[in-house]
Amino acid sequence: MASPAVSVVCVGMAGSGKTTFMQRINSHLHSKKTVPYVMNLDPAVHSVPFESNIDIRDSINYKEVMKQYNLGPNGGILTSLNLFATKVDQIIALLEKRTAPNPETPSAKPIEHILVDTPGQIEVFVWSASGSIFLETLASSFPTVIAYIIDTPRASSTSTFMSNMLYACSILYKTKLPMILVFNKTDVKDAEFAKEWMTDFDKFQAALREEEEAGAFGGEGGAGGFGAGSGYMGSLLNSMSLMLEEFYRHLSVVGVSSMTGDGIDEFFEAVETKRQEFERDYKPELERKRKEREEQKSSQRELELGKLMKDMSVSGSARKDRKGPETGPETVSEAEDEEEDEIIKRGLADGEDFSDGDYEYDYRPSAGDDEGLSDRYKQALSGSQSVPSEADSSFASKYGPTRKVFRAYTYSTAGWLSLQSLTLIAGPSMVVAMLLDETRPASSIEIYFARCLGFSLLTIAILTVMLTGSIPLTSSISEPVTTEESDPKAPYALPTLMITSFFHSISAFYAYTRYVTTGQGFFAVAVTGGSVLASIGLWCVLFASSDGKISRKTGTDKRTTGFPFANSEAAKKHAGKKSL
Ligand SMILES: Nc1nc2c(ncn2[C@@H]2O[C@H](COP(=O)(O)OP(=O)(O)OP(=O)(O)O)[C@@H](O)[C@H]2O)c(=O)[nH]1
Repeated sequence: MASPAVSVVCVGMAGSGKTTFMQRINSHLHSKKTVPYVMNLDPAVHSVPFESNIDIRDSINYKEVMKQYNLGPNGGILTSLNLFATKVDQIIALLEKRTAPNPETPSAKPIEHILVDTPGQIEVFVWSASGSIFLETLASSFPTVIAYIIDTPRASSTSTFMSNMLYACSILYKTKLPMILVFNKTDVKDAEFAKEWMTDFDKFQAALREEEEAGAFGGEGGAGGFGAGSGYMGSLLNSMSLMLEEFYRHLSVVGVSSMTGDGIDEFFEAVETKRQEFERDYKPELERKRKEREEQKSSQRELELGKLMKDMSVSGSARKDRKGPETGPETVSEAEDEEEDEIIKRGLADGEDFSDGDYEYDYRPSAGDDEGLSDRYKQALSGSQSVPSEADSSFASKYGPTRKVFRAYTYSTAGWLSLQSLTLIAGPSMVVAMLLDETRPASSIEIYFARCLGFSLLTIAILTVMLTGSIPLTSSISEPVTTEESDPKAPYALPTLMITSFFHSISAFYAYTRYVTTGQGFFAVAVTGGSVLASIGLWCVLFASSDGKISRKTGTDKRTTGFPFANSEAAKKHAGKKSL
C-alpha cells in the first residue's frame, strides 16, 4: 500500500507569512505534479491566494457567529472553529477517501500532501479545544507535521528570537507532533543567524552580550524599557537558551522565502524527515488512537463535546446581557442551509478584516452555559457519526428561499403550461381558426388534436409539480423536498428542472423568432414568459441543485474552491482523476 499522505499544518504568528508560505508550497507541489489537498481553517481571512479544497468560510460564517453570539473577533474565530470541529469526523473521512489510491484509475498519482492553513491568531487554534480535536484526529489518520512559520526579520534580536522559540516549544508541547521551524522572509533577513543560535550556544551568548552592551535590555547604561536597570532580561535569556537546547534537538530548521521560493526544497526534505519520524515514533500512538477512536466513538464525542463546552464557557458566548442565540446556521450543515437562505452575509465581504491580529484576545468569563450554542454543538456532534453521504454534501438547501424559488418555478411552469392547455381544451375551434390561413370551421380531427395537445400540456404540468415533489406523492412526507438527486422524496426533481428549463429556453427562442418575423404582440408575451421561467430554472440548476457549481455567497466556482463535503469536482481537478 502506498504510504499515506502527509499533512502539513502551518501555524505562526499573525503576519509571519503563513498564507504566502502556503501559496508557495502549494504552487511548488503543483509544479512537481504532486497536487496537494488544501484546507483553509481561517474563518476570518478575507481572501486566500490559493485554491482550497476545503474552506471553513464555505461552511461557517464567522461574522454572523460574532453577531449572533455577541462575540469579539477572536471569540468569533474560536466559536467558528469549534463549530467546524464538530464535523471533523466527516472531514477526515473525506480526506481518507481523497488520499486513497483510486482503484478505477490506478495509474493516477494519489494525493501525497494535505496542506492546512490556520488562523492568524495562533492561540485560537493551538490552545483551543477545536484545534486539539482537529490535530489529534488528523494525526490519528495521517502523518502530521507542524510547520511553525517565523517572521525572520522580526526574530533577529535575541529577545524576539527567544519569544518565538518559547512559543514554538509550547506548541510542540501542546500538540506533541513533529515540528519544522520555518524561518520565513529570508529575502529580507537571512536565517543563518537563527540556525547558529540554535546549534552554537556560544554564538547566542555572544549576540546576547552584544545586545546587553548596547543596552537593549535596559541594564547598566541601558536605555530603559522592559526589565530596565536590573539586567534581569539578559540573564533570563541566557538560562532559557540553555534550557531550550534539548528542544532544539528535536526540530528541523529551514530558512525559506515565500516570496522568491528559496529554501522550499529543503522544507520538503524536512517534511520527509519528519514524516519518517512520525511513522517511527508516533505510529504506535497513532494506531492506538485510531483503534480508540473506532471503539469509543460515542464516548469520545461526549468528551469532545465537553471540551467544546468548556471552551465555549470561556469564549464569552454566554453573556447575560446579550440577546439569546437566534436560531442560525453555525454548524457545517446548517451553514449550508444558511448560505442558501442568504440571511448571513459573509462578514468580511464588506472589507473588514480582523485577521491582522491587532485585536485583544476576546475571551470573557462566562456567566453560564449557553443552551442554544450548546445544543448546536450537541446536535452537530451527534450528526457527525457517519461518513458524509452525497446527500449530506449537497449544496442544495432544504429550507429557505432557494426551496421557495424552486417551488415558485415549478408552480409557474405548471401554471404557464396549464394556461396554454386550458385554451386548447376549452377553445380548440378558436385556436385552430387562429392557426388557419383560410376562414372555415375547424374539422373534428383538428379539434381532436388541439384538445389532445391541451391534455398533454396539462399532463406535463401535473407531472412537473409531482416529479419535483412540489406536491408530495404521499402524505407521510413532512420534510421539504430538495433538488438533490439522492433525495428519496423527489429523485427526478433535478432532471425535471433541467428538462423544463430547456423547454422554456427553446420556447422563448422560438417565440422570439416568430415575434421578429411577424411582429405580433402575443409572441412578445410568450418570449417574456418563457425567458423568465428559463432564467429561474437556470438559476435553480446553477445555485440550488446538488450539481450547482457556483457559490451564491462567494460567487466562486465551487469546482475550484470547494465545500468540505461536496467538492468532488475540486478533488477531481486537483487529483487529475476522473473520479475520486
Ligand atoms: N519579503 C517577504 N515578505 C513576505 C514573505 N512572506 C510573506 N511576506 C509578507 O508578509 C505579510 C504577511 O503575509 P501573510 O501571508 O498574509 O501572513 P499570515 O501569517 O498569513 O497573516 P495572517 O493570516 O494575518 O496571520 C505580507 O505582506 C506578505 O507579502 C517573504 O518570504 N518575504
